[in-house]
Amino acid sequence: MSDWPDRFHAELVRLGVPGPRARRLTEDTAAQAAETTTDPAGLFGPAHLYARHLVTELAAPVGATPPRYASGPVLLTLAGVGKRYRRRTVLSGVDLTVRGGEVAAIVGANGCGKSTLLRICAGLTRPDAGTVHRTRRVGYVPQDGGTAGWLTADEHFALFGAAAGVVPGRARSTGAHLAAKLAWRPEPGQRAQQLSGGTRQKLNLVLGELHSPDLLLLDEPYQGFDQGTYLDFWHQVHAWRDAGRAVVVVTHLLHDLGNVDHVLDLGER
Ligand SMILES: Nc1ncnc2c1ncn2[C@@H]1O[C@H](COP(=O)(O)OP(=O)(O)OP(=O)(O)O)[C@@H](O)[C@H]1O
Repeated sequence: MSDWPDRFHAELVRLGVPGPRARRLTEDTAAQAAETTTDPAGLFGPAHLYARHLVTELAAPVGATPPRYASGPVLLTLAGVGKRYRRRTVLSGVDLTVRGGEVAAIVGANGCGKSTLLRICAGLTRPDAGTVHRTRRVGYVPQDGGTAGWLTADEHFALFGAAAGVVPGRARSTGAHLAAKLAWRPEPGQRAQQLSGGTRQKLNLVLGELHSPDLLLLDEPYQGFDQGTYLDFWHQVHAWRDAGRAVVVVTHLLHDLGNVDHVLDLGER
């Protein structure tokens, strides 16, 4: 597509990347595509999504006014959501609206239904009452992970990338970029089952974000993280938010709440 570079450049500028930097990124991207003799759309996907990805992942300088979306489009709406398991009511009358550029936290006692609600947000569990509207591009990071022990990080990137229509080379390089943001450099040949718990959790996070979703749903995503990685994680969440994405995070850490825009407290069990 011949106007791909123009749309890519325009989106970079719209996201606040200064002109010279945006031009250089556009030229670099065109050169990368030329090297593989693939057109940019085939290699990188839609221009606006790749621009957003670059702004987030490369932390491109954003000029005087940061691209903070005070109130982006609504990406998730829950209205009157309820869920029962057998006779037990776990959730009732839950409302939540999250826009692009916002982070919401779901908090509450153990067993009050936080993970159930996040699965409902992801479309993996059907509610018994109420309505759910979500954007199409969703990334979900489950609490107990979704990795296969016998596969390497690279194989995970290629596999999850393929499921989202991302070519293997691009999925691997995006995976490596995202891993680096969490101070992790996957070792070639090392299987997921050989990773520490915290590093496996990094792999989970990277997989949830690999296809540049608009809405990220994270279920206590930092378990096993050391302090530095925990800070890297919140830095990353804020980068997603500043790129106009929406994030919903289940947490039990009250000091996390200073990092978020909305708190949905599901209370006691
Ligand atoms: N598939 C299921 N079938 C039956 N009961 C379930 C199912 N999934 C969850 N539950 C029950 O629903 C309740 C809420 O579970 P959920 O995992 O959503 O809570 P939570 O708030 O995320 O808990 P925690 O803080 O311990 O992670 C619990 O009592 C759990 O046992």
